[in-house]
Amino acid sequence: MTLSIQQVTKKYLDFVAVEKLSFTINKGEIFGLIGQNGAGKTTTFRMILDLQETTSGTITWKGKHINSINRDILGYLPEERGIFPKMTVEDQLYFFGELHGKNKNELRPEVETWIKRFELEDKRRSKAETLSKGNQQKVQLIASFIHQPEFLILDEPFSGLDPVNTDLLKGAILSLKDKGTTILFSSHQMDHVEELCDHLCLLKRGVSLFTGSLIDLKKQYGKIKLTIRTEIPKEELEKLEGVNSVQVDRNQYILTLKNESYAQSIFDFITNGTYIEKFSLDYLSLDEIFKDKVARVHV
Ligand SMILES: Nc1ncnc2c1ncn2[C@@H]1O[C@H](COP(=O)(O)OP(=O)(O)OP(=O)(O)O)[C@@H](O)[C@H]1O
Repeated sequence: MTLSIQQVTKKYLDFVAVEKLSFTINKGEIFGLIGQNGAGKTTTFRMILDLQETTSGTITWKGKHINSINRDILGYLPEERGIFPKMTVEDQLYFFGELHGKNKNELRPEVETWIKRFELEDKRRSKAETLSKGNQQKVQLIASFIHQPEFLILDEPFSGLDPVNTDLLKGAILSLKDKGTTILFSSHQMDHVEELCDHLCLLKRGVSLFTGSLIDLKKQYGKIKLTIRTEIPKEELEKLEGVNSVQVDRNQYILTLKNESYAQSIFDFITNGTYIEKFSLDYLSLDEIFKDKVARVHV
């Protein structure tokens, strides 16, 4: 394992912002930290980056205490956005790269690649202050990994990006992973986490509700989301054995089952020997699981 967080607690006077948090991240893995506002995500990032002390617990990188490692292996996109307003896009990227010990020649191919990939070619000589908010964020994002860090922490990287730029960022994260970069990011947008993460941690008021792989989290609930298209009225579906709730979603119904085993009898009843247009059984989405866990688990 590359990053290891063991029993980490952070207190601000009597207030516990993070409580006995433990997780590990392997090399080249994308790990998502999810939680509502104030759950403790930024505090966790800041402790990993040694910008804030832990109250107790240990954080290690490849077995060494995090405060003893070379800072140049780290990249960080902080929650507070900010770049140098008077500096051009290009100068900015070289500046941040040099700050992490790289020289211009080493940086040039990276700067060129990322300026192209993030569609900033016509802005390369523009001062940052003249850029739109989304473009400024793209510059800050590139700046966070221009020095090719081994470990990249992105605090809410998707916030404020339009769908096209969101896709560019997803592509960037995946290609950094392919090159072996270990990535930890937070997001309120569950679909992004679902698409990108290998493992994740759900935080509620500083306490982990789940830590592990996305598929293991989904398996805790099983395939209980049944989408069907039928003429049968809602009231009748609600009465079926094993059905917890029925929602109408445009021209189809979404049934939540008590567990996966009821699907066969519901299928037999609804189809009654004939075909129906739609019957699909799925895992709950991460968004649905997150809302359920946060509502049900009291910490
Ligand atoms: N310096 C501080 N002093 C006291 N309390 C703090 C301090 N910094 C953070 N907190 C509290 O710790 C808790 C966790 O904050 P944190 O910023 O880590 O949450 P977050 O999950 O990143 O939230 P968001 O999604 O809103 O960014 C919050 O209740 C916050 O008010």
